[in-house]
Amino acid sequence: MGYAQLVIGPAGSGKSTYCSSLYQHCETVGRTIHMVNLDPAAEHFSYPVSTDIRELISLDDVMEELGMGPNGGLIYCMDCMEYPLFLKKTIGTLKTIWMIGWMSNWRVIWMMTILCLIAQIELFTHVPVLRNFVEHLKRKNFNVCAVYFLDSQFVSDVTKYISGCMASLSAMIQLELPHINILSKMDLVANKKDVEEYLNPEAQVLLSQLNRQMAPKFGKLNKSLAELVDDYSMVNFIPLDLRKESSIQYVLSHIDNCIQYGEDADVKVRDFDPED
Ligand SMILES: Nc1nc2c(ncn2[C@@H]2O[C@H](COP(=O)(O)OP(=O)(O)OP(=O)(O)O)[C@@H](O)[C@H]2O)c(=O)[nH]1
Ligand SMILES: [Mg+2]
Repeated sequence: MGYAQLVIGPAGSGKSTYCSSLYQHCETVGRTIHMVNLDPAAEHFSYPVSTDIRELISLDDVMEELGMGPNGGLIYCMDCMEYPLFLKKTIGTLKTIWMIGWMSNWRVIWMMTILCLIAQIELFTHVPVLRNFVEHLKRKNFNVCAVYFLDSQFVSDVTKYISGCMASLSAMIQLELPHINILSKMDLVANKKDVEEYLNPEAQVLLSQLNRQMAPKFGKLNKSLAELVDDYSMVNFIPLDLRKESSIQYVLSHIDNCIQYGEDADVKVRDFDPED
């Protein structure tokens, strides 16, 4: 069994920074974690990357050789994720790392992988490539969850918050994965109270705020949107303040819970206990 989190979210929402902080956190607490880069446009990493889509294709090459622009180019690159070669290599690398970890320390039998950094919204909302990739991982016995990032600066304004929620919802529906929403960059929020009401929003509060900000002709639409957010009660956010180890640990414990990380621990430790 393998475990993976798929880090997605709008551009600049803090995905790379989160990956780097999480990697450091796991190093500190002695937990095995591997990073897989799925971003063909990525430039540099502050952590070691186990598998990198850029070894197969990079955005620069596509733009240069096929004359594509950055957006179409990115979609073209992502199609490569469906190439059997990349799937085989990623899964193969993950399984190999897992086996090595398993053999070198029979008590360390789980691993966590971070599949990171898809920014462009089309890639996780209406292009099936990511979904197909995830389906493949699942077939190979990976428990996967989506970790969706939204910049806390968004929630200063209810209209931006709603658009962030809609993007998260469409990823949730498209990927059909256990889903965790993170409100990033909490260190930049001066007044935490302003944000708190958005962590677990009430439909009525959202509706009255939307109606206050928008012209009356949007009343019906606002009502439907607020109800939609309410109906999908999964749309709630966990705040993340990267300055605090406890905050990273809190987010990680939610993710662990979501993918049942380590729940098979007892059985396996007993299975391989030398005294048996
Ligand atoms: N203050 C603060 N800044 C942050 C935090 N996380 C990210 N940033 C900053 O926000 C900017 C974008 O962060 P990234 O981690 O590159 O965001 P990203 O989602 O990976 O961006 P793309 O890969 O371009 O989609 C950078 O300037 C970061 O330094 C945070 O927790 N606090
Ligand atoms: Mg990034």
